[in-house]
Amino acid sequence: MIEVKNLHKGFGDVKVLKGITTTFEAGKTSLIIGQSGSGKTVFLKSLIGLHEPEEGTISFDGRINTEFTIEAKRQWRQEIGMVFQGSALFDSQTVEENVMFPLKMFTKKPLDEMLDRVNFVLKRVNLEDSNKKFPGELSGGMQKRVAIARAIVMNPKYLFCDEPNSGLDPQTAIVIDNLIQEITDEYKITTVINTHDMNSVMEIGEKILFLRNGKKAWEGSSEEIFKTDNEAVVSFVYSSNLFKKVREAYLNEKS
Ligand SMILES: Nc1ncnc2c1ncn2[C@@H]1O[C@H](COP(=O)(O)OP(=O)(O)OP(=O)(O)O)[C@@H](O)[C@H]1O
Repeated sequence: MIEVKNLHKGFGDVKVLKGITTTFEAGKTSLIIGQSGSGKTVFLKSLIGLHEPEEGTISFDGRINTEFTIEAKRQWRQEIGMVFQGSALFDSQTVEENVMFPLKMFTKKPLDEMLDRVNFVLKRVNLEDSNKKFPGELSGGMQKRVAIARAIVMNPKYLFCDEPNSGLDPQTAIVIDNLIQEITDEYKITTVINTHDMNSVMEIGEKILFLRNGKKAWEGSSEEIFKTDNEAVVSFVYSSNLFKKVREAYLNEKS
């Protein structure tokens, strides 16, 4: 579980995060949503330790990240998996080499053990026949699956995804969303995703945190987001006619 308490972060005179308090549970897929500039990226970067809080704390299963010793920080880094926007694979390395990279970097396992683990995670993301391919030979959705395999190869406790659906068609985006949710549930990972994709909100939002001007404006589940009267959420999430209709249909069905 990740617990965020009264998180403040700014740059010079610009205050970006203004006292965010929330929790992300293990085995659940949590989504951060909000308009451009609302602070989602700064928030995610704060969670992974790229920004130090000006005020407040972030704790990982009871361990506050700014109080880590060098050794504890090294350990914690190994517990984190990241799926970056655009996949961020190494183009000149094969799929197998890309996925093996964290194992080579952080462990001293023998090559055959590393290979077993790489094959296991590639199978988990349904990519068992692509070891020797290069990223350029794969579709966007397959590249995302490689990125997910690489993110989970170290068996992380925490998984952070920045816009995992960017550049994907809606059907492939749903496949990727479902894969992330299944893996999160299966391995009891605490997963936090930055997204603009309202389909993801409806499909996999076990917890949704809505940021507005650097503050938590609302939080709840995808079920609750249909019912909320919070004006800011309604005008943001239901700005498209399609989602407005989905919401109306949901509310009619429930009444
Ligand atoms: N390193 C930085 N230095 C100064 N200002 C920054 C820095 N990083 C972010 N900001 C500012 O913080 C605010 C929030 O930015 P952030 O990137 O977190 O928004 P976002 O919600 O992720 O937007 P988007 O959805 O467009 O990615 C913006 O006004 C941005 O200019």
